[in-house]
Amino acid sequence: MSGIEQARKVSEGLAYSAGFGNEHSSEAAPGALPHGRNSPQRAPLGLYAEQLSGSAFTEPRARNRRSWLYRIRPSAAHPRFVRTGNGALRTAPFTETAADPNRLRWDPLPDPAPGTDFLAGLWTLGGNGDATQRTGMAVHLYSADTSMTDRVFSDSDGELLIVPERGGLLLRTELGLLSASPGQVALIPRGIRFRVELLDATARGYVCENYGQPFVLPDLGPIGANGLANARDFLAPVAAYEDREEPVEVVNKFCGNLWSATYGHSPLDVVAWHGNHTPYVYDLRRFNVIGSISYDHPDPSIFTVLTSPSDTPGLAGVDFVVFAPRWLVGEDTFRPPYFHRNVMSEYMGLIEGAYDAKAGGFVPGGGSLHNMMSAHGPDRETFEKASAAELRPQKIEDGLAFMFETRWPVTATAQAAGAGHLQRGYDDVWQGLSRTFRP
Ligand SMILES: O=C(O)Cc1cc(O)ccc1O
Ligand SMILES: [Fe+2]
Repeated sequence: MSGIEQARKVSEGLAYSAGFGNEHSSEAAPGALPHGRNSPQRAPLGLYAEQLSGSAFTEPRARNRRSWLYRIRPSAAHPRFVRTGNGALRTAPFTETAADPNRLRWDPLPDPAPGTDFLAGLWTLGGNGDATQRTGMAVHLYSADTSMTDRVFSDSDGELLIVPERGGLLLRTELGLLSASPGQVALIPRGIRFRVELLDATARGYVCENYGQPFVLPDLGPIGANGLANARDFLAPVAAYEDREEPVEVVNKFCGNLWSATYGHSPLDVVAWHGNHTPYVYDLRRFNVIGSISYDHPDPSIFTVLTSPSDTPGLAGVDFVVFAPRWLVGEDTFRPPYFHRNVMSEYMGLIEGAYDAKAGGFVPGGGSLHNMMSAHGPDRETFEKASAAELRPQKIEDGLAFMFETRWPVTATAQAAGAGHLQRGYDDVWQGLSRTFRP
């Protein structure tokens, strides 16, 4: 069986534990999980007990995150980390270019060099904040054709929201296995080690690295107790461990640099765990899309899947927003996204199909950046069509787009600002919007 076939077989049989923010618990060997206490004098089955904190010990209960891991070896037993190349990964603060008020759009990343795995295939587009201050975010893309086999990755700088666009991924994490294919997203918390195996010959997608407060489900306010992304559709892994006594490279992203250490065993050796600092996979097709059933186009905050709050209520470090299939029924309404200038900065990507504000040029795997206050909205063709359209109920079916919307401008990396796949002439999509004023 090829590696891909093996990974697919594994991904088809996966079990999960449902519910965003739950206190999950699981054991891959009977009796491995202690009961009644977290840290018995001797943990069951000769395992080592270890706490992994995702929040300060003292944060309010509603925000407190930690998991207890019961593992073959304690994480502390590792050799020294040494600096290794950062490849095309960059980290906040982003200072390589001047933040750009222009509207920018990119085609997909070029194909990877043969032998590129997920980690080597990460390419940073830009971001904001400061990883050492735990504020802001980065937008990365990835393009890979090879599974990680004898190495694992962990990101001390932030959590990773992985948005596959092409090719499925099998994520082998310390807490167990998840599979994420296009249309699904995976969330890997800060500090959790994982390996990415490919379920298809190539893999491509987007990553939001969130340096700030961990993503949570948005409050629903008057929407009520249900709707948008429902908590029970977020799936955490169940414990699954590797008992591998062979060299495994652990690559740790720490304050912007990659550091490597070769362990004599796999650190994915957690036999049981419990807690709420856990990865999730979520199927965007489960999103309960809420919109106007009378008139006007609602602001896209109504499509928020996950939000990373800041200290100011309602002002997110980053929101993850999805434009999923939905009905448009607004009467006397310009139905596509309106022309606008937004104090927030918007990076958009496309998972499949088309996006209702753009007739062309915004393609799956590509992306656009509309920074703070930059004027954008429907391109000319979309505007003309939608202004003349007959307003019957209309289903937007063919497309899955998303947005990382952040309170701070996104500064591009030098590689993104100078990329061959940066579209020159993006401004032209708004040219020719003719004068129709008739006083
Ligand atoms: O710019 C975009 O396409 C994103 C967006 C969508 C929408 O429906 C309303 C506002 C907005 O910024
Ligand atoms: Fe916008």
